[in-house]
Amino acid sequence: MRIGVPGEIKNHEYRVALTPSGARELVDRGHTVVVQQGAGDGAGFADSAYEAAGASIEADVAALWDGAELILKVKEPQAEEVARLKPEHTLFTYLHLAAEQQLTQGLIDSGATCIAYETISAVQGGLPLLAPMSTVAGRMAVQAGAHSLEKAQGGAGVLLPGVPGVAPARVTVIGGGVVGENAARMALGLGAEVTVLDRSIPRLETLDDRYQGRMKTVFSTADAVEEAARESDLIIGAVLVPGAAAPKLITREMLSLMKPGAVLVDVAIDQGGCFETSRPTTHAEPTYIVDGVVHYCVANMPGAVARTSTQALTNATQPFVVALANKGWRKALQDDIHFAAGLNVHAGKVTYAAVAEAFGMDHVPVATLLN
Ligand SMILES: NC(=O)C1=CN([C@@H]2O[C@H](COP(=O)(O)OP(=O)(O)OC[C@H]3O[C@@H](n4cnc5c(N)ncnc54)[C@H](O)[C@@H]3O)[C@@H](O)[C@H]2O)C=CC1
Ligand SMILES: CC(=O)C(=O)O
Ligand SMILES: [Mg+2]
Repeated sequence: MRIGVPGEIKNHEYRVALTPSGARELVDRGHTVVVQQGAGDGAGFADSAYEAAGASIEADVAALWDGAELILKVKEPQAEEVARLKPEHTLFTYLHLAAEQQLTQGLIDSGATCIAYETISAVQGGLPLLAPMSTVAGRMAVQAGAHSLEKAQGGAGVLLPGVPGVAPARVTVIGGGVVGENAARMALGLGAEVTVLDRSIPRLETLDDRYQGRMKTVFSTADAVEEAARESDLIIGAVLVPGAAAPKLITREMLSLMKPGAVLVDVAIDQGGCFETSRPTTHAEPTYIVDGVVHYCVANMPGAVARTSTQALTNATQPFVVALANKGWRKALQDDIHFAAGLNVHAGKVTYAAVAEAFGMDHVPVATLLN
């Protein structure tokens, strides 16, 4: 199969969808891999490393897209990339469609087969292609929050661990999944007082057991969220209903309950955000202030630590990329129902229920396409 790897064009996105080692795995199986010139630079992978792995380098972006059957990316296609998609393409990348109707319509209109990393499931549960980036973003969320709490960033001027004689900051994490656990773990490590809210009791049990009571676990209700708003210095939004738009848990009104200079880090922003006042920001301008509360809502947090993130992401995507290349999308999805859960759009139809539901669109179940 002819596989194309374009350079990422989203603001400060330095990751790349394939490492030279990944390219070698594909080339060794008889596939053709074409990487855009300089695509790996931000993650520390030079063109020469891809060439040594048997890939070729293409400077002309249009030629790369036109010549490829399978396009591997990291972030959701930007408008100029959507315009390059054709019905013959299989696109494999993060999509987060429930947060973006225009993108969803663009993919429908393209006629392409679009498989999202973030909705692929696993036998043991969880989202194996979201998890590595959620681990990164969860760990980064505390760094971002700590920085945003500095006075010069508009924050309250609070140091997370406090100092002897001064109490540590209160950090609340809403959603105790992969992002949430990693954020809570980092905040604990820095000496903050940490509370995790989740509506899954088994999840709260796991966290309680794993951290032996060092973080508080609280069942997530409207009351619990309001109390968190009143008492926290830093709140990290980390909820997910797979494939669906994030529920708005902190309303604009609730900002008035918060301490002046408190910080909201909305990691769930790629699914639309879990705070009403969240809007996507970029690494170039990561924060803004509403009613005295600092908001950090970067939708591609892992892009800033591109070396670590690229390796972690491609470790997870590699078996799926090999299956797509070896078998083509239809057979690869027929052979693996968990992989089939990644199909979001095919030939002008939405194939993921939560995305169709978000926009009141018709939904064609994946199974009907695979028989
Ligand atoms: N901004 C960025 O750069 C990145 C964002 N993300 C996003 O972070 C979000 C979280 O991802 P994961 O941790 O991997 O998901 P996950 O599925 O591991 O965890 C989500 C948790 O939220 C809980 N939850 C759902 N509704 C809730 C509610 N109303 N109240 C409290 N808890 C609730 C679930 O029970 C679950 O434990 C996703 O939207 C993901 O796309 C992930 C990586 C990077
Ligand atoms: C998951 C995601 O959106 C990211 O890694 O950028
Ligand atoms: Mg997005």
